[in-house]
Amino acid sequence: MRCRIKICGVTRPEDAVMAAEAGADAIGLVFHPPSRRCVSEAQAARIVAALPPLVSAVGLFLDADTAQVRRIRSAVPLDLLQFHGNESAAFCEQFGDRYIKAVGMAGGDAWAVAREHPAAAGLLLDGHPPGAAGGSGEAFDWHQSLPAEPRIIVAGGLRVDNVAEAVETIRPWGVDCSSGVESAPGIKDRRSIAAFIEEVYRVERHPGD
Ligand SMILES: O=C(O)c1ccccc1NCC(=O)[C@H](O)[C@H](O)COP(=O)(O)O
Repeated sequence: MRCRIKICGVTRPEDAVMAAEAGADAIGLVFHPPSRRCVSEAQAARIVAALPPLVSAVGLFLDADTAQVRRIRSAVPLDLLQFHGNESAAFCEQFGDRYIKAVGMAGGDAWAVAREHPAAAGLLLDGHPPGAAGGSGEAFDWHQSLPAEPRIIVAGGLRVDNVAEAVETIRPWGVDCSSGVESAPGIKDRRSIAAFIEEVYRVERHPGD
């Protein structure tokens, strides 16, 4: 089974197209105003409009209120929502969209979050503390015991030089990378994205190399 790849924290249409052309399955758009990668609704709508078909757009929120999520959903054609804060299952499910629940692995309990969110399409294990913003470049210990879940997405501090170890160790459904493929916060680097995606493909073709 092919490991899916999401490039997160995209702020420009050209970066979304570049990621898609390099082989990304999804891009992430941050709707958390304090983030340096936060996009406006208009900016996000332009990015999604530039995406080729069969590449998903994921909207990220961190303890946003219901009205904010609803407003953005109606302005931007998102395929999935991703919640990074302390959102309950009832909160996440109220929008009727498929969603990914992030788990802050620096102190968070992946089993507890998995139990609390049985309807989540994905569980994104990230390196930050619970309820904190992502995109920090912090990895977690991939060798710790983790829930045996088919919906695991690994994030946090992934780069071209360590993604193979993460994929081989966890065998996740997907990987998510933001700062590891940037030249500056929110500005993606073509070569880094291409090398990162090639490395994921390589480790799947030649595990253990
Ligand atoms: O990227 C942000 O600024 C951000 C802010 C608030 C909530 C989530 C955020 N990003 C989450 C992501 O999905 C990142 O891709 C993920 O944390 C991995 O980031 P990195 O360690 O830089 O690869």
